[in-house]
Amino acid sequence: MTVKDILDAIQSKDATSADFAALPLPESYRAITVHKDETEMFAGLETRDKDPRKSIHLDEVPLPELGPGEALVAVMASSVNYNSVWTSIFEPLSTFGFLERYGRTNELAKRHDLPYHIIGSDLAGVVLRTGPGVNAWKPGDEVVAHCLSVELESSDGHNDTMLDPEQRIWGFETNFGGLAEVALVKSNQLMPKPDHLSWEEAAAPGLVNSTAYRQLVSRNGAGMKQGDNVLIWGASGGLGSYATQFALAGGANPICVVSSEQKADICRSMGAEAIIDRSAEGYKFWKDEQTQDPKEWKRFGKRIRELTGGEDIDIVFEHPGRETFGASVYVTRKGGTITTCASTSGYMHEYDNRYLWMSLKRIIGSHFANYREAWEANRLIAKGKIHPTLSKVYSLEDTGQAAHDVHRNAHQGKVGVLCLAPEEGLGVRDEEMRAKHIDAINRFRNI
Ligand SMILES: C/C=C/C(=O)SCCNC(=O)CCNC(=O)[C@H](O)C(C)(C)COP(=O)(O)OP(=O)(O)OC[C@H]1O[C@@H](n2cnc3c(N)ncnc32)[C@H](O)[C@@H]1OP(=O)(O)O
Ligand SMILES: NC(=O)C1=CN([C@@H]2O[C@H](COP(=O)(O)OP(=O)(O)OC[C@H]3O[C@@H](n4cnc5c(N)ncnc54)[C@H](OP(=O)(O)O)[C@@H]3O)[C@@H](O)[C@H]2O)C=CC1
Repeated sequence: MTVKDILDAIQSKDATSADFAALPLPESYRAITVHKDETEMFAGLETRDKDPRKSIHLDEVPLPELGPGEALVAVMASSVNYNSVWTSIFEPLSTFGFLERYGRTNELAKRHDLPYHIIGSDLAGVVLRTGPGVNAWKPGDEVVAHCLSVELESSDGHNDTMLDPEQRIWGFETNFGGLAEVALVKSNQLMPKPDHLSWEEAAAPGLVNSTAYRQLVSRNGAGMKQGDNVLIWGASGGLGSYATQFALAGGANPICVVSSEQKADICRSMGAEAIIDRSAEGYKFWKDEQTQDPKEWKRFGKRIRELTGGEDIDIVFEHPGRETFGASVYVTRKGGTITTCASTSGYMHEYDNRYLWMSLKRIIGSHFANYREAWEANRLIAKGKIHPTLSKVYSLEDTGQAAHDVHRNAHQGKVGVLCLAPEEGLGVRDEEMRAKHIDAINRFRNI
């Protein structure tokens, strides 16, 4: 039995759940990996010069054992997330430490502690097998998977699954991720695949859409409301392209920051009107490595006021980190919120705390999304309220190049990867609904 037989069953369209259950599992499959004996390969290089094409490999790997509460999924498509870029450049730390730590927790978790890490935190595909105790899903189900892996053995996570002490991001802090022909997930990561999307379109939103939903919309994040002025950094990027859609769909006013006219056009085509091209306007928030320039914060704030008719920002959607954080705190209105989920440009932030406490602003840390938030975010995709922002699609062989594009900020929206799917455009089950939204679905394609 090979993965080719699995693909044939998926493409036959009339294969039943019993047919999938009867398919023998392959002994091995192709997967994107990084190698433990290469974690020092970029030592001494600047972050920018660490090249994912050198550290990312396509290997034949053995199928992992299936445990209770888990599912093996045939992956038709996946997408590149920035966490895979971090893994591939071994920053801010090597992810093998996460696998070792997980491996020490229990007998079954030892499977994850291997000399290779199969990465990737998104997938769209078909369930092949479920482990003991799984009743909600069966072989043949067409699914997407969110990337929250929790054990839920402690009461700490019972109100909000992100607060579980054993909370991990699948394919980053666990092994057997989605950039592969087969993936191993906990069955409660599974969600229905939106019928009107192809495999690669369905695989694109997952991680970033759920993260943007918690960070901006959920009461666990900023709790955005109608009329809010929302400053969105990287508004046409992975996270930002969903934050912009949530702001528009929720009656808020996105102020989109981008770095080129082309990206400004994409934001306009999504319906945004207030756009700041940070390259054209040349903001320089740091005079040198140690010193920020408050005059530049003020110039940025004035520009925002021009675009909003004199209003300041209710919510900042932060992720660039060190480079922008001082400005983000400054331009937030009295009582406003800065919500942050990352530090792409550096994690040691500096800001003038007088502007935070005197104006009663709040900084909220946000990370991925709990089960419910991930489900709600996927439901909005399935209902055609929020759309994938897929631009370019790569083959599994070219994942290194795809990650390199994202690392160099040479991409738009989301970058997809075909895993088992032999070509783009397959897997659509609801053509009528697709036709209604086709322009929005294709908005980011091939730009
Ligand atoms: C969905 C997508 C998401 C993204 O893309 S996010 C962006 C990409 N991801 C990242 O950049 C990952 C970032 N993660 C990290 O850099 C690290 O992951 C952390 C800095 C968050 C944590 O570092 P660590 O060293 O793993 O954990 P410690 O908590 O510092 O544990 C080390 C030891 O310190 C002890 N400790 C923790 N808190 C305290 C405390 N408050 N007082 C005293 N000790 C403490 C612990 O217990 C442990 O100890 P013991 O080594 O003995 O087990
Ligand atoms: N904690 C969590 O749950 C999550 C965290 N993340 C993290 O968030 C970060 C962004 O992820 P994602 O949106 O997918 O990445 P992308 O690269 O797709 O988009 C980020 C955008 O931010 C803008 N940007 C980058 N650097 C700077 C800077 N120095 N100053 C201002 N703007 C900048 C760029 O847009 P432009 O050039 O147009 O301004 C870029 O396109 C990553 O670090 C990632 O690891 C992502 C998802 C979940």
